Formats: sequence, structure tokens, C-alpha cells
Amino acid sequence: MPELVFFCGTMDCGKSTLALQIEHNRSARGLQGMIFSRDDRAGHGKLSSRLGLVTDAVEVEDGQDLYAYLVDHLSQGGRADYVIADEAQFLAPEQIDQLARVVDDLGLDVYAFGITTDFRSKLFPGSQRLVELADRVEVLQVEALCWCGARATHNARTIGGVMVVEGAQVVVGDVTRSADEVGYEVLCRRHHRRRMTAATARAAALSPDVLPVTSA
Ligand SMILES: Nc1ncnc2c1ncn2[C@@H]1O[C@H](COP(=O)(O)OP(=O)(O)O)[C@@H](O)[C@H]1O
Ligand SMILES: Cc1cn([C@H]2C[C@H](O)[C@@H](COP(=O)(O)O)O2)c(=O)[nH]c1=O
Repeated sequence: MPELVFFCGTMDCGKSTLALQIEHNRSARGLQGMIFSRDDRAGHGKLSSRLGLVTDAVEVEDGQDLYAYLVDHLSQGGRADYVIADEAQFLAPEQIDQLARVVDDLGLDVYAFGITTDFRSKLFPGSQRLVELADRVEVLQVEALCWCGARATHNARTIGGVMVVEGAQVVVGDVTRSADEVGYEVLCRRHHRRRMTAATARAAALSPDVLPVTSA
């Protein structure tokens, strides 16, 4: 039975790498995928991983009907044996419904990849719809780690290393920190709640205001 599968996790946990591996293994067996992406850091019409691999993708636009796009493609003699949708958190809920229809009416497997929650730990609308509709939700097994060593479960947005909680839901960016730019950092829930990033934890540890704790 064809399936809609949602592979999810924090930023930087290997989702795009897995998407590229699924694509590679299927194309090595002569299958052809339809690859969708939206707002990938590598640019328009790309699906890229931090491991350096990148492939071309169809850039999903606002209001685009993904089911109709596939029907057009197939009826014009194009081929699609399965579908990959990366950065699926950026898709509109209606586009997720269209992907579910691709599974049910066109009989194609659809593999969607994305982060579930934003920097305020709220569900992205596209991810919410995926959780509602997917046949399977798979949490990636390669765990990203918080600076404290615990499993990272949340995405923080930072400016100059300091966590911010105001701003637009969508701001394309990366986990590599640079001085004043908007960046991201993955944290465990405890440190996300306390808004404690690697930089602020380091600053607190060095602060003369923080008295060393002596054990009894
Ligand atoms: N230099 C490296 N050597 C080995 N693995 C790396 C390296 N750089 C990144 N990675 C792996 O790539 C993962 C990020 O992959 P990526 O597919 O870009 O993540 P996502 O799409 O989930 O944001 C990291 O969690 C890490 O496991
Ligand atoms: C938390 C959060 C993230 N984003 C953006 C930042 C990146 O461009 C992507 C996630 O990509 P990745 O391959 O999973 O690292 O999402 C955002 O726009 N808003 C947020 O709250």
C-alpha cells in the first residue's frame, strides 16, 4: 500500500540527508522521484544536506496545487514513481492534503521531511497537517544534541547567540552561529524553557555574579 510518511525531528538531525538517501536508493533501481522543496538554504529549486549533497527540486510556490502538478506531469508523459517533499513544514495545510491525495488517488508513496515546531515550540501548520494525515510519523534516530549533552527536542532562534521569542514564524537560516545574524540552535526542552543557549550558558558560567556552588 502506498503511504504518506512524515520524517520529522529538530533542525540539523539529518532529514535532508535521509531524503537524498531515499532518492539515491530508488533512482539506483531505475525509479524516478518527483522532488519538491521550499526555501532550502542552498537556494531556489534545491534540496540540500549539510553533508554537502544537493539535488534539484521543484520549488513549491504559494497556492500551488501539488496534486494537479503531478497529474499534469504524468498526463504529459512525465514519470513519477514516488514523491519527496523536503522542508515540508513550509507547505500550506492544503498542500499536505494534496500530497495525501497523491498517495490515495495516484498510488504513489510520498515521503515528507520537516521540523515539527518553530522557535516558539508551536507546530508549523504544514507539520500539524502532516501529523494529522500521515500513515506513519517517523522521528529521526540520529539525535541532535543540546549543548548540555541531552537530546535536543526544540529549535531556538538566536541573535548573536541569544534566544529570541518574537518574530515571524518563517526565517530561513542555519544552526551555524555568526555574530549578529539570525541563527538557530537546537536545545533540550529544559534549556529551551529557560532560554539558555550555549552562548548564554557560557557567559553565565564566566560571570563573577555567579557564585561557585560548593557541595555539602
Ligand atoms: N562534517 C560532518 N561529518 C559528519 N556528519 C555531519 C557533518 N556535518 C553534518 N553532519 C551530519 O549531518 C546532519 C545534518 O544533516 P541535514 O540533512 O542537513 O539535517 P536536517 O535536514 O535535519 O536539518 C547532522 O546532524 C550530522 O549528523
Ligand atoms: C525553528 C525554525 C526554523 N525555520 C527555518 C530555518 C531553516 O531554514 C528551516 C529548517 O531547516 P533544516 O533543514 O531542518 O535545518 O526552517 C523557520 O523558518 N522558523 C523556525 O521557527
